[in-house]
Amino acid sequence: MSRSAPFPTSAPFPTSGAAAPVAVAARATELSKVYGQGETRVVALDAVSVEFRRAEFTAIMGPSGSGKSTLMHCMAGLDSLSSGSARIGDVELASLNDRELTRLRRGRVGFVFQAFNLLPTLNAIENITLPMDIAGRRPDQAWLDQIVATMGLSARLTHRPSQLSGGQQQRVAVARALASQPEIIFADEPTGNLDSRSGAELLGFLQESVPALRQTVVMVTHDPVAASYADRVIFLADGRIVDELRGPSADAVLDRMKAFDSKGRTN
Ligand SMILES: Nc1ncnc2c1ncn2[C@@H]1O[C@H](COP(=O)(O)OP(=O)(O)OP(=O)(O)O)[C@@H](O)[C@H]1O
Repeated sequence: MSRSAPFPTSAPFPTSGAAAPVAVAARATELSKVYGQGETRVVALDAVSVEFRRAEFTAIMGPSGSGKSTLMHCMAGLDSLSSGSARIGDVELASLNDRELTRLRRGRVGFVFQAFNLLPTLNAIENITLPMDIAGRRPDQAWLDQIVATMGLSARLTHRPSQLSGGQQQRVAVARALASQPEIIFADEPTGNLDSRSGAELLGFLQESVPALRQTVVMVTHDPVAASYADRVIFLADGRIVDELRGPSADAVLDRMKAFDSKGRTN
């Protein structure tokens, strides 16, 4: 499938650098998360260690209940850890108090959720710049213009969410995540509510942002086709990382998932 690049090819950073050191945008080390206790105790994450490299697009897959959302929430500072470590850049999340965590999330992390989480009373551009407004940061106008244009939202900026289609609303949500140029974007089933064409457009946009902007993207998905847009896929089962695939095709992802399913049935 050929997709046109939404970003200029003259990226502000080198798009590949054999000699460039590998920078890690986020890292989990022996991360465990336990919910409840006694009979209701659930080990959602069991000593997970994983790196998310800068300018890499990672998909997280695995059966329902395998810990995908928990991993993302712990990495994004939305949930506390039971043990181990989660870092964004060099910052150990457990060392931050609530205020510092909030500041880190606002300044350094972008989110795209399945529910678009747009404020109904704000129009599109107000929603896009809201996190920066809250953080007291002035948006880079040229950058904002570029995102808005490439997302095809120029004619929709004064529309409120209720006046936009689902695909348009999700593009506003992605524009909002990209606008502050966060170190890492966490996306939870970002195409879950979209038709396949809107979903493909959105994934193409996220994919292009990786080399063009050196954006780091981590996406939870159930969909092998969505996962195939990523540079690598990690597979979770029972709170552990059980496999990883680089340069995934949808078929390869599907085969891997089928293999887990059949193991699950025979074990
Ligand atoms: N707040 C919570 N309280 C108790 N248990 C929880 C909580 N959140 C998650 N869990 C449990 O932790 C485990 C992992 O859940 P998680 O939502 O991370 O899985 P998932 O892979 O994202 O699932 P799905 O694909 O269905 O969204 C599950 O057994 C779940 O029931």
